[in-house]
Amino acid sequence: MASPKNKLKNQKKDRQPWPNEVLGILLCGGGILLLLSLVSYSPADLVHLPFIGGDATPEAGSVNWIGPVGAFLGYVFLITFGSAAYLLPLTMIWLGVAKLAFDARPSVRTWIGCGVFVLSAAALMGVQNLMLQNWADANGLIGAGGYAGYGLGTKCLEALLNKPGAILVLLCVYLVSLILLTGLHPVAFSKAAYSYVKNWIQQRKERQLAEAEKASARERRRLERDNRLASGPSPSTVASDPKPADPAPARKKPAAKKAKTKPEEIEEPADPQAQLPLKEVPKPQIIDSSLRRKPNADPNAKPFQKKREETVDLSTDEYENYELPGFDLLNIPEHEEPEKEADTDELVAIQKTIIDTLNAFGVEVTAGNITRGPTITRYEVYPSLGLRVSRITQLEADLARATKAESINILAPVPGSDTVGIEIANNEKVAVPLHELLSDPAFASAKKKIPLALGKDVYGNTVIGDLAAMPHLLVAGATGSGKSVCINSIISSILFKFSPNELRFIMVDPKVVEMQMYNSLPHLAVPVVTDPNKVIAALRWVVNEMERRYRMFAECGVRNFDSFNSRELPEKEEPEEPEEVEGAEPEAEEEYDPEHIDSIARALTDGELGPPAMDGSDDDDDEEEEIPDRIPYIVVIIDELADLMQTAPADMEMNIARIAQKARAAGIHLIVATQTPRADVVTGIIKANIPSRIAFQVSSKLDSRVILDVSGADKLVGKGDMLYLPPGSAKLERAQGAFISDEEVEDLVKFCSNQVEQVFEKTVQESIEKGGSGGDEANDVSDADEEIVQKCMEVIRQEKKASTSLLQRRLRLGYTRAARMMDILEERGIIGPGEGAKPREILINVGQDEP
Ligand SMILES: Nc1ncnc2c1ncn2[C@@H]1O[C@H](COP(=O)(O)OP(=O)(O)OP(=O)(O)O)[C@@H](O)[C@H]1O
Repeated sequence: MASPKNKLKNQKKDRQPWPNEVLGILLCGGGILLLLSLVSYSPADLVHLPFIGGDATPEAGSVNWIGPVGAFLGYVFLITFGSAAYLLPLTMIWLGVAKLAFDARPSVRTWIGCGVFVLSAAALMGVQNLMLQNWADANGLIGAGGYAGYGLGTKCLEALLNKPGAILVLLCVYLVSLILLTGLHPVAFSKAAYSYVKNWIQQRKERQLAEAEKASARERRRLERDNRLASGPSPSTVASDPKPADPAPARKKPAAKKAKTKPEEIEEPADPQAQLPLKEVPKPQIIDSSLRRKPNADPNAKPFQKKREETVDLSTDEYENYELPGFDLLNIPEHEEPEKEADTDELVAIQKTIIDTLNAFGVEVTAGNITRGPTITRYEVYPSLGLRVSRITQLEADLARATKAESINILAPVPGSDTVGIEIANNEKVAVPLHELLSDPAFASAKKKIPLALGKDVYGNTVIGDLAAMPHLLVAGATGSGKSVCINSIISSILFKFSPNELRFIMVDPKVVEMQMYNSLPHLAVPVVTDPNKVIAALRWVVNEMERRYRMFAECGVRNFDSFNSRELPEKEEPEEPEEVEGAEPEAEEEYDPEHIDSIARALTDGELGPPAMDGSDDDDDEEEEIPDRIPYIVVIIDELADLMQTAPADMEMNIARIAQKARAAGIHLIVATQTPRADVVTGIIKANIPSRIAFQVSSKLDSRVILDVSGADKLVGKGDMLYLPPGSAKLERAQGAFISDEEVEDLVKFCSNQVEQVFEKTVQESIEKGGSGGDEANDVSDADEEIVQKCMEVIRQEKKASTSLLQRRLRLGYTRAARMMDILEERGIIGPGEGAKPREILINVGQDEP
């Protein structure tokens, strides 16, 4: 139970303070009343005042404006404070106005300042004898400061400090009390007042000047017009102004007449500078970029025409009659229903809601452009001067509530602009068909070596990537967010440009179902790899191929894939056509550095950059390698990295990193997809080596950070809404991914596969079969490796422990080679299986020889 003391306290707390307005009105009213009483005070009224023993005859009228009460108040305050009594009503009015106008709540200090202000003024007036002495005598006062001034000033301070000392002290006290009362600092106040006056004078001068200029411009134009009218239209005016070109001279006259009769009305807008607002904000526009572009007029057209025949080494077939696919394979409706245009009223209403909501939270913004994209609409706003954009970001949840948005994202600011963008998901989303992107000139541009049709951004611009520039791509997003459609669009984009002798795929699909439709594609170097155990072998083959290509580059004295394919071929019996490849970029400016290429080739062979050749086809140095005329691009597509990372994380990571680091120049590119963007799947090493990323909708900020290093993908709306991080850029592009249906993909694959037989690469298949069997790798150890195995055993004997890092250190091996030695030793039963970071158990007697 609450004690009586607490109750009292609570009651006190519950008591509402007087509203500020009430106190303000009382203070102002009281102050004015007192001021009027003092101003109209006359000692003659005293004889009629009953309070002080006067004769209160009703017929005796009071001089005081506030009547007998006013006369009495005037008498009391004047006799007490003398002339300082006038400060009392002025102070009350000041405090009242402060309460009413600024909702001020004076502190104790202010009230003390108020008292000291009046008393010190009274004392000052009491001490001095230069002013108001006659006035005091006429009003029957003891002095100009009343009794307070006489007591405090004359009797106390003057007696102690003499007149000058007392005046000095009182002046100081007076000024201090003025600061306490008004909160204004005299020095600052004087400075502010000075600068205000100076500005005012300056502005006045400028206004006058502008007026004068305006008047003279008006006069000049009037004269010009008069001259023109007098001499008829000059040829130059006719040329520059379309209106005078009007051949009807009869219509010119009334216009001229009008101009003469009301010159000001017509001339006003002629001087736009005079009407400029303080901060110019462009007129808001509504842009609807969600509308589809018209399909290509000719359905038989092709994004790319066939290049000249080339011989390549990865296939035995010449693909002479191979035709590139055309638009007819894509489902382009002949008569599309007219699309619904954006409801501008609705868009403007949403923008108004946004601005009103922000204003309600004290965030002043002005309306900017509205851009409706395929999936989202971006409402731009201009923050007022001095507003921190982070204040808008903080109100994200409130904006989402106010606009009832399914998903909201705030770009503060919109990159490259001075606006803040509020992106809200559209109720109706518009798909971006792949054919629309393929018919864009950016897709067919020769600048893009491996163009990928990715999507369309909010402004309706196509987003076309170049895999050759990327050079590797990570695609991640939650299940159902649009990854498979994106991969299908990417593969289809490639199929529209490349024949099987120009580009080969290695497809890895541990989920088995995702890439089955590509199984008959002639571009496949091997059938789609679905067994996770075989994937490592496939990747090792890619590494070996890369190594082989670098050796060939070194031998031919070229720098990279493009210069190899466009090099002068050694003379053959039949005269060759000119060497240029249509659409290929000239690489003349790239300088060949033989040492660099040699060093990469050497490092690859030595295993410093990864595992050495596994399949017999590549490790025989003495065997003379046949150098092909041309080599194809190799695109490795891994759908669902997570499954593979579970099987052999270290090997996967190492092989992906190795390919990613060095494969670009060899024309080998990686596309890795995952629906599990966890840090243990998309590891730091993988991310560091795959700079281009596409993120679809994910469930958390954390997932978004794993993919893009920033949040944002968690706010996407799914079904192809994506964030694209282009190569060499830190700027994310939001886009709606291209859409291609499964039927379209099937038609495309059928078109390609009907033309030519599939020819798989034997070497890849062999390598995969070997790797997949997981069998006796140890038996395949080359002589050179066997020598290292022996050295490793020697080290293990000496150190009496076995670990990869020990072998790396003692024998100066690369990580992968040391790890492979450990695998061989484990398979031979020399060491036990790995247990995390612990050294392996040694299963043989280290004092003895190998069993
Ligand atoms: N670019 C797009 N435009 C329009 N709709 C799309 C787009 N991408 C995906 N969708 C829609 O989303 C559905 C799911 O897409 P998709 O199969 O690509 O998802 P996913 O991320 O691959 O899922 P999972 O990992 O489960 O295979 C599609 O069936 C399609 O209806």
